[in-house]
Amino acid sequence: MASKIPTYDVQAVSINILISGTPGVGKSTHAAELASRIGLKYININDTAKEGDMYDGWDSELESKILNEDMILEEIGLLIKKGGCVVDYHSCDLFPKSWFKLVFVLRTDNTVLYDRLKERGYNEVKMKNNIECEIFQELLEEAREHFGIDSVIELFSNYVDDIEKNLEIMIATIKGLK
Ligand SMILES: Nc1ncnc2c1ncn2[C@@H]1O[C@H](COP(=O)(O)OP(=O)(O)O)[C@@H](O)[C@H]1O
Repeated sequence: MASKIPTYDVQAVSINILISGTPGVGKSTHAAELASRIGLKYININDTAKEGDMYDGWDSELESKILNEDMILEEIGLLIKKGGCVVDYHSCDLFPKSWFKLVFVLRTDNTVLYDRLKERGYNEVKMKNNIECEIFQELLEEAREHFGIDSVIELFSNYVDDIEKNLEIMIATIKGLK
């Protein structure tokens, strides 16, 4: 059966796109699929850090490694210069403003997010911090402040059906910007 998924001229997407949002909202799910559908290079910052051991220490409260941001920026800077990247990271103000013309911030209702993070085995502190981050829409505000309100699009990622709808909006927006 022929695929219903539209294909696009992959050469044409030269801008870089950031997908941000609290851990668990669906950044990786959306970013990987977006990249494969329109031929973007998918860059997951946490994976990049892991592969290159780009850390500055250990946060014992959050039970997570602290990223060496300079190393990360140097590592992906060349790819960003070439264009056509979709970057997946929860925060955004470490990136130079000029890198991204378009930022999607995914949002998830607290109860749904709670279940997703619990399934990941997050400890109580990490859980509380992330749920509060989502309640106070900290990452949406950070993105709007850093990149400007016109560059930031908020999308909801609660249900499986949202993924397809969001991807359609993302692709239409990218095509509109080219
Ligand atoms: N819109 C959605 N509806 C249902 N489940 C989702 C949705 N988005 C993500 N998920 C699921 O939630 C979990 C976290 O998604 P993930 O993409 O890893 O989030 P993030 O990259 O933001 O941490 C995964 O198990 C994923 O399958």
